Amino acid sequence: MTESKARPITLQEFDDRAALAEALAERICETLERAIAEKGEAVMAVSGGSTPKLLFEALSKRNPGWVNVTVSLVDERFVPPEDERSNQRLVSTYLLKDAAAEATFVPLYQHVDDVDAAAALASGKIDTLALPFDVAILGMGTDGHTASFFPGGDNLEAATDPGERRSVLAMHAGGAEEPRLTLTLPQLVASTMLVLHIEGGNKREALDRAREPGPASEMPIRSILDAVERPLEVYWAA
Ligand SMILES: O=C1O[C@H](COP(=O)(O)O)[C@@H](O)[C@H](O)[C@H]1O
Repeated sequence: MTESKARPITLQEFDDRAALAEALAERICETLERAIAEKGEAVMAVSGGSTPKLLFEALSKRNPGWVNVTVSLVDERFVPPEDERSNQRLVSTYLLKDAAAEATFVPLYQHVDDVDAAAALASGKIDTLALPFDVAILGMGTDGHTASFFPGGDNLEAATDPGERRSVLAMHAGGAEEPRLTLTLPQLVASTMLVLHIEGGNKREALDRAREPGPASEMPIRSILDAVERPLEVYWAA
């Protein structure tokens, strides 16, 4: 008999997505406040896509001391900030308002034609921050992609290499609508607070599949589950 050992997680479950947003916003703010008390500033990387809107609204209404917080993204679509698919646009619209308008935003998107050149520029900017990230919030697609670690991505091996030294890489993948910019695995797993925020039954099923044995290239969230020192913290709402 083959023993199958699921990749470990800790799971915070919510019936209600608004309740998840409030609870996670509270946790994030406590972590940011602690970082500010210890070193005078805090750095946070957030995901894009559709899931984080309520979380961003909940965060923007709290004030952990936003003036001392730098916000960036775990990944970006290589489209200008005005584009509807821009993760930067999502953050500007839903997070960087009210009290949170005082935070500093460091974009991954760069105004150059070539995504590899943009990745090199973004990497340099991330490297000037007070790393490691105090908070990094991941999302996940039902294909098991997280950040822009996409199955079949042309730079997936480098981006998920625990020894990768660059902070940001470009990624092209069939499952992504446009070229991407992504933080690399070492930056993400070094974060003091690393959380996977997912919603809906289909994502819970995808996570359950990802936890089973299988290659990280097929479900890249596995590269995170395998690299973290403690079980990955998952916040899930139905
Ligand atoms: O393309 C992306 O997708 C994932 C998941 O997005 P969602 O719309 O299913 O919440 C997201 O985490 C990532 O930041 C984004 O670029």
